[in-house]
Amino acid sequence: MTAPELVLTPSEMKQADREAIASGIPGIELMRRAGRAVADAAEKIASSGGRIVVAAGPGLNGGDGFIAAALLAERGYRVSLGLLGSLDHLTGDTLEAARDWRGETPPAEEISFHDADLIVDALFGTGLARDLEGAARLVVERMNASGKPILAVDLPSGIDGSTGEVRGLAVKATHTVTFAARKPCHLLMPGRAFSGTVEVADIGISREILAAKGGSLFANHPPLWLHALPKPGLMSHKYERGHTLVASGGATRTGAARLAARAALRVGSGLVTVASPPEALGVNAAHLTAIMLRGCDGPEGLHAILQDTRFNSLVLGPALGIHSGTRAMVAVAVQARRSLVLDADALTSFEGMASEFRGAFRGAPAVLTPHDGEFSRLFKDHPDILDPASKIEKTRRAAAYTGAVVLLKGADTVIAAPDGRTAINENGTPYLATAGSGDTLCGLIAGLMAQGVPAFEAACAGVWIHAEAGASFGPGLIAEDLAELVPGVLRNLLK
Ligand SMILES: NC(=O)C1=CN([C@@H]2O[C@H](COP(=O)(O)OP(=O)(O)OC[C@H]3O[C@@H](n4cnc5c(N)ncnc54)[C@H](OP(=O)(O)O)[C@@H]3O)[C@@H](O)[C@H]2O)[C@@H](O)CC1
Ligand SMILES: Nc1ncnc2c1ncn2[C@@H]1O[C@H](COP(=O)(O)OP(=O)(O)O)[C@@H](O)[C@H]1O
Ligand SMILES: [K+]
Repeated sequence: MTAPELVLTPSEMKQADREAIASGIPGIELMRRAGRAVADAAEKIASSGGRIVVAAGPGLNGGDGFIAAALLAERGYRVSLGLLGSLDHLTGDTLEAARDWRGETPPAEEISFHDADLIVDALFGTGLARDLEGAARLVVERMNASGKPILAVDLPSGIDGSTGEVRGLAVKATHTVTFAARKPCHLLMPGRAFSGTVEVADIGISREILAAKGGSLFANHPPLWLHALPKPGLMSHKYERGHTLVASGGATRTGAARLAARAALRVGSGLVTVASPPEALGVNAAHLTAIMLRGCDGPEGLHAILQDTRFNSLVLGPALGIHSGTRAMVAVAVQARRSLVLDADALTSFEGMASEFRGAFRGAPAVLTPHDGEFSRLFKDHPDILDPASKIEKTRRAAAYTGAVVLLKGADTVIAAPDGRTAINENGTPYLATAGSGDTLCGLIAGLMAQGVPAFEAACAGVWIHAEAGASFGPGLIAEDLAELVPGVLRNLLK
């Protein structure tokens, strides 16, 4: 079985580099391997004998650029290289790499990109320390204006390796070659969009070293959670596949619950029931078939329903209303110790009250699924959670604080467990930004938890399945389509 893909932060990568060096691979050898991987990638883009312009920076990223430039010249390309800063200031492995290069080293701000078949961006990698200014900014502006293919070394210069944010200005690469493992910026927006096609080159740093220095951050793909997905056995009966309960809003706000309920059923929850306020029973009944319906009058009603212990997974929030009644329903659910997905109004009803969640979920697994707005409202009195520039850090802190799995939605959804395990999702499509799409996601996660999938794996699998379903449909997608696309996604996953 394929291992989950490890993603390393720049500081973890630096430690892994050091460990590899300590274990016997000299730094210059790592750099030569990195440079060779860049040259190999360049060869796939630029036709033989073409013109390649390398912009090299003052650090190790620039060193990779020198190695690649020398190799490409040997291989018959017409290569020129511009250096940011002075040759006299190069040190260590970068200085040694620069000795391989036999050509001129004019200032990077003076080289021309207009007749290049390919530009190699080796200005800055994981060592970017501040916003681009002056000469660096000028070079990046001219690269981007050239309209030529750009191959970024490790990551596009100007992108922050850990957050994916643009530091003032960044190279808009068409291709990136990174080393040993992807970094957060290759998956997080906007860095992902600036990276183009990303290739990971093996430079001989073992998975053991990568896992020892990283090991808690992953790309969200099936190898991370496929082992946890249930397959019904020949003798299974529906109660073994769990019973999901979804709370409905009032008479004019019932659709969200039904979307979640349908998704829970499609993802394999053996039974699904919508818990409806009395005044909305008629409208819910008119739209439900395989899904069951129960009257539920507020927190007391929910308490009564949950006396039946077969309801093992709950969705609370979509269209429930922002008020104390919703808070009371959450309290009932928490006390009942069932697997819980809290979304939308169940989060906003706790605006500025995140402390109410602290330690609340010890009795049963919980997943919170905020989008950015809901996240900011819930944690508005917690600058330590809201302020980090990194979406990974924010989500991790929220999970550690609440003790729940936190899933911060968006084009680059991040899922974090209280124990630190974190995944970044990347198979989505902007067509998922449609009304009711988040409700469907809640249902998928609750439906998986109903079948015994642990919270982190259920959240990761739910996000991936949701995104895969959306991407398989494309233009014209509406939330009602999503649950119907789930069987096709599952069929491919479980075959
Ligand atoms: N370690 C290894 O074994 C391996 C590492 N590898 C490679 O190393 C790369 C990381 O190298 P790195 O740590 O030297 O950082 P890097 O990205 O070159 O930048 C630092 C330089 O840029 C400068 N600088 C920063 N920001 C700036 C700004 N805004 N504007 C202007 N200047 C700025 C900064 O100057 P300072 O801040 O000191 O003034 C410093 O001189 C990594 O991405 C990968 O490609 C591979 O070879 C595989 C083996
Ligand atoms: N540009 C995008 N690319 C990929 N997925 C997206 C994008 N925009 C939104 N999504 C996904 O669509 C869903 C929207 O959920 P949410 O904001 O709760 O919407 P709603 O409240 O309308 O259901 C989330 O799963 C989110 O990650
Ligand atoms: K770069």
